[in-house]
Amino acid sequence: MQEGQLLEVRSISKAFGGVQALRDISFTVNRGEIFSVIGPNGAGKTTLFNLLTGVFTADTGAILFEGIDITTKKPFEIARLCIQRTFQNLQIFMNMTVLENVMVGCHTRTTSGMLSACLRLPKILREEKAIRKWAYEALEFVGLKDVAEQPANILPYGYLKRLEIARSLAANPKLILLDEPAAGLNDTETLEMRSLIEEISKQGITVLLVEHNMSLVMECSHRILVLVYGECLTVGTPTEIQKDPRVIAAYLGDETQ
Ligand SMILES: Nc1ncnc2c1ncn2[C@@H]1O[C@H](COP(=O)(O)OP(=O)(O)OP(=O)(O)O)[C@@H](O)[C@H]1O
Repeated sequence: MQEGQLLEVRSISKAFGGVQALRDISFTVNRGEIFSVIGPNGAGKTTLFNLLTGVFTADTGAILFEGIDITTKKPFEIARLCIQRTFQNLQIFMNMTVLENVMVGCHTRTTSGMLSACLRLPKILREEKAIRKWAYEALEFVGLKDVAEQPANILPYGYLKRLEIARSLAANPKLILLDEPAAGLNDTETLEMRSLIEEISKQGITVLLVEHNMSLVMECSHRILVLVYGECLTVGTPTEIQKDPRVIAAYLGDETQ
């Protein structure tokens, strides 16, 4: 991998039965970049996220993160390497508090096993204190510190989207994969989401973004990968993508009106 690159995807393909969800996809993501993946419904965006996080394994090709081959690694191994994700369908524990939801995300940063937890060894108590601190820091970062002790089920949808991001951030990621963070948000919330994504990037965390809101993508991305029917149409800056007649024909035509 070249210096400055965090992630390298080499010729990956994935099929589900007769459906070729991804075909021969290659790209690199630089450290600190906001790199977006766009494409019509069924283009393969979620499948790509699932390959990067170990939910599925690529049929062919390789995925390298900081030079480490993660192609066949399990989700928990990938999480420990500091890759975190959020989900299109939120994965919030509604019967827990906001803080507890975020604390769940910190387990990849701890080293104690079940035995020391049961025995309440001093190391566990220290780790619990640290987890609480990391969780509060993440909630403060996304603007939810004031509702930390509230049950998650009373939060409006826009807050829940930020809560899920806080949980990923509390795990101290180098790379965060955001799956449609603006879906279901109103205009004001979408603007706030854009600021949050930019703030995450300013912290030095690399962002991989899947998003249908084209304004958001065009305004905050450094580069964009366009997927169409599982194939890579092109990779470029927002300006290049918006001008590319193939992209306009294949995807952006209706969206940019
Ligand atoms: N687990 C699965 N089993 C079978 N087919 C799948 C599976 N996951 C995805 N697919 C198929 O792979 C293709 C790509 O789907 P994927 O969900 O990755 O697209 P997408 O770009 O994320 O779409 P959307 O924007 O609607 O979320 C689709 O044809 C889909 O039906």
